Amino acid sequence: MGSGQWCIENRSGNRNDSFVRKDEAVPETGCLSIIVLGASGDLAKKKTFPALFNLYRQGFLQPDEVHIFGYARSKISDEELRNRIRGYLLSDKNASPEHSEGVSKFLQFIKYVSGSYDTEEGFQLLDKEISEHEILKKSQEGSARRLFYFALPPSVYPSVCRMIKRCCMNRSDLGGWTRIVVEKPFGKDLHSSEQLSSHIGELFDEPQIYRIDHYLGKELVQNLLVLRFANRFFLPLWNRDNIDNVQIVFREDFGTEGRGGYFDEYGIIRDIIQNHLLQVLCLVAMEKPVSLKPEHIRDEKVKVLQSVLPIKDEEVVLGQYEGYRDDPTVPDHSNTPTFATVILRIHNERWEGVPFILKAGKALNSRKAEIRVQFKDVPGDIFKCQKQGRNEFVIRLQPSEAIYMKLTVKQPGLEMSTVQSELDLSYKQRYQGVTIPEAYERLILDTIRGDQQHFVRRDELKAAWEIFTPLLHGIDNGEFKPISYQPGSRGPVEADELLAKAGYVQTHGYIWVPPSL
Ligand SMILES: NC(=O)C1=CN([C@@H]2O[C@H](COP(=O)(O)OP(=O)(O)OC[C@H]3O[C@@H](n4cnc5c(N)ncnc54)[C@H](OP(=O)(O)O)[C@@H]3O)[C@@H](O)[C@H]2O)C=CC1
Ligand SMILES: O=C1O[C@H](COP(=O)(O)O)[C@@H](O)[C@H](O)[C@H]1O
Repeated sequence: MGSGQWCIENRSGNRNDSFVRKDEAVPETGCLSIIVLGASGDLAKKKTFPALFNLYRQGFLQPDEVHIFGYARSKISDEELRNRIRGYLLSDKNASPEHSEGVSKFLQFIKYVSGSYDTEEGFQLLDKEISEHEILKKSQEGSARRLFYFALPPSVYPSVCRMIKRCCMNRSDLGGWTRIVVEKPFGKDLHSSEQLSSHIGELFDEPQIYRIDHYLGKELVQNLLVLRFANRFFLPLWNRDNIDNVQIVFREDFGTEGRGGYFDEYGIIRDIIQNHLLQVLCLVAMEKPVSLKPEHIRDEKVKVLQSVLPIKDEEVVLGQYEGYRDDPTVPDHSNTPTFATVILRIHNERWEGVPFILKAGKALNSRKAEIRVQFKDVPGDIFKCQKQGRNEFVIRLQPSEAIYMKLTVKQPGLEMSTVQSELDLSYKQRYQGVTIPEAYERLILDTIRGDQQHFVRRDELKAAWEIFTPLLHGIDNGEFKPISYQPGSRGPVEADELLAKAGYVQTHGYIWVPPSL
């Protein structure tokens, strides 16, 4: 397929009709091999294997057709790898004997292969192991499905892609496939990202590449399109005439613990804002797609990104928490921001003049991620209710998933006075007993089903880097100095001042508290 062309791959499973083109569907009958590259690492044990286990537990990975391989350089045995993972699968929430038995059965599907990332030897061995398993499962040649999950530092992506292409591809196309899942950070700026995309693009077609951003797998992020486009309430209000400002916020109440070396090379903008928060912005700001087909949705996301104006220096506040440099893996004079507030402005008919405030920070006073849409004041206010605060529509991504609307109502009682209250859809309360799947679980299932809707397309990634590269280069060149802030605080006060300047009006004396059961 030529570059610049996107096509929809066949996909199966219980998707609704708008996701599937029936004329293109090829039955998938071959066995499935999931190969976790970098199996010895942090992400693999904390996220990838637990997500695979949950899929297995719910019957999405069938023992008679699936096998899981771990691959890394470390010289460890199958049993050693299993022992590393085991603790992450035995959750405190479910300590039943059936659960432990399920864990033990699942671990038996995992085989470990040791090898380097840049020589054929290891990958030939890996291919041999996969092929043996395919023969054992009586998969017809060419019908087998091979999913390679890169739980690896991006520096080795090019060589790993070359090795897979040379040694490990599904042999022909009898409904089988080879797909790769690549983790962020995908490059460090526009140039390095494009270089990486070109390397990978020479070896794999776009429908084979799944650029994962786990925020796209979160329940309430996936709810955004439904909320916006399936509700008459929002359609007429979602624009510059009614909305004053939008905040997309990520806070963590812990520092870079154990990942200081990695983090210092990237900083909070590359770690969180350029990917997770920007993806959320796309879903908040994009126009209605023609349909739910992945390419239609991604086309609209690209348009929003391409409409973002250059970031102004005076609309950026950077911070670094005190004690960050005490980490021995962080250089003594590091200039890396652990906090940033950045205002993006979208130059289109819907959003002209509405600031999109992206804020992310480590070692702050709480852990939460949310979208806060603040509406303009009511014109001709006869109740003098402005002092109580504006209408806000808040989507709490985590923790305690919720959607609530802050609005003004009559204070119950004899007097005619107003008070701020909320319409509250708290998930724990409304959906009791429903388990919200982990983001990785959902996204890995999508990769198996061939649904690229919740993955980042190459042109999307390019547009995202175009927005942030000038600012990032400025930071790397020491043109911006992060302001020091106390761990456990709200971050630099300058960030709150910037918010106020952008038009955000804080509601004083009123805080939404998630309802308890
Ligand atoms: N950890 C997390 O919470 C998150 C991670 N990510 C991304 O996922 C990917 C993997 O992350 P994580 O598991 O934390 O990474 P790790 O540093 O744990 O690396 C994973 C494995 O890769 C191998 N490795 C490490 N450094 C190198 C190197 N310089 N050259 C070659 N191989 C190396 C090691 O295996 P061996 O030596 O055995 O070959 C290691 O076990 C990264 O792209 C990361 O940015 C994304 C979101 C969250
Ligand atoms: O990608 C990353 O995300 C985590 C936060 O993920 P969450 O799902 O717990 O919100 C962050 O801690 C990490 O620095 C970053 O690389």
